Amino acid sequence: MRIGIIGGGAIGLLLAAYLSPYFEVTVYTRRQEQADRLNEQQLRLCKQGREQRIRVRAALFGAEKVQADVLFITVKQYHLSDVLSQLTNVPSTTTLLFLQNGMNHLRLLSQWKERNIVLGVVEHGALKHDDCTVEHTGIGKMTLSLFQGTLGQAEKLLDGKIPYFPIEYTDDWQTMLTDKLVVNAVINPLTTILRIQNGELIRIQEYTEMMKQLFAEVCDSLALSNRESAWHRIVAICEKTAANRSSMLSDIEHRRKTEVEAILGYVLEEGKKRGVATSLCQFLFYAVKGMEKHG
Ligand SMILES: NC(=O)C1=CN([C@@H]2O[C@H](COP(=O)(O)OP(=O)(O)OC[C@H]3O[C@@H](n4cnc5c(N)ncnc54)[C@H](OP(=O)(O)O)[C@@H]3O)[C@@H](O)[C@H]2O)C=CC1
Ligand SMILES: CC(C)(CO)C(=O)C(=O)O
Repeated sequence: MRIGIIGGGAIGLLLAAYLSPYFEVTVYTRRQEQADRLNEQQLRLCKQGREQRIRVRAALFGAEKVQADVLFITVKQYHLSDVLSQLTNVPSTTTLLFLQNGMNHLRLLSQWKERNIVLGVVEHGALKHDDCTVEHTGIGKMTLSLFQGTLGQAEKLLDGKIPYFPIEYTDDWQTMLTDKLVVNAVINPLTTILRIQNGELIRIQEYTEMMKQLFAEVCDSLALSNRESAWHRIVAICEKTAANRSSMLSDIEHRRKTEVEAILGYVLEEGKKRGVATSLCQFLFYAVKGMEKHG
């Protein structure tokens, strides 16, 4: 099976590292320089203090026709519209697979009615060190769910043969994305404004209280039904990723734009639709947007 991966970031490189031994993988990068380095120097995967070199093919996105049975799109939410505008020539048999955090991509995808679209949630920790090096900082899983059309050849990803990289399937993409959204809406902005690792949210009681208040508001905005299990999931993730910096904090620390619009921005809109007061989410939204500008 031919796999294309658009975006040579943390998640794109992690996927390339684990899928390349089993499938024919091409990474489509935004910069020619990254494609050249990947082709010349190979991809380095760091895991538990060991380093492995993996041969992958890379090409500048847009410079050649994308020939893939399954095409992963691993760019950040705010780069999606650019990428989607360049996907019109991709064959209709190609399954498009989106792995973004947050919810804003769903609106963009509604314009792609005729395509086979799969959504995914990644629960691995991945850190990109340079254009050719990715560290697998936390072994989790990737869950896929059919959004529209058929799975096509993406079915072949589900046979569980890749060590350290389990891939599961669920029929319910709405619950899958909402569960992840709640986690990101609570952990990411708090760790960002407090500039702390995820584990501090459950180690320091006052931070846990802040988390509980924000969690309650997020649940009301999204009209979440199973709150107890959602809370346990957040606590479990704080424990499991205790030493990690959330992606939002890491974006701020590296002076990058965050995905706060697709995460808290979405929660704010849902709250507005339901007439729910969202003062905490609004406060945090402004704080993170301000930090983006402050640099
Ligand atoms: N990192 C993690 O542990 C997790 C991330 N996610 C989600 O996965 C998504 C990707 O995250 P992550 O990999 O961390 O993000 P990164 O910022 O590390 O990577 C995004 C990549 O997309 C590339 N890109 C942007 N525009 C284009 C374009 N037009 N054509 C080709 N490539 C492009 C960027 O290129 P360039 O380098 O040139 O800027 C960059 O390499 C996000 O939505 C995130 O929320 C989900 C779970 C965990
Ligand atoms: C699960 C969590 C909070 C792990 O850091 C994450 O997805 C992120 O940082 O974006």
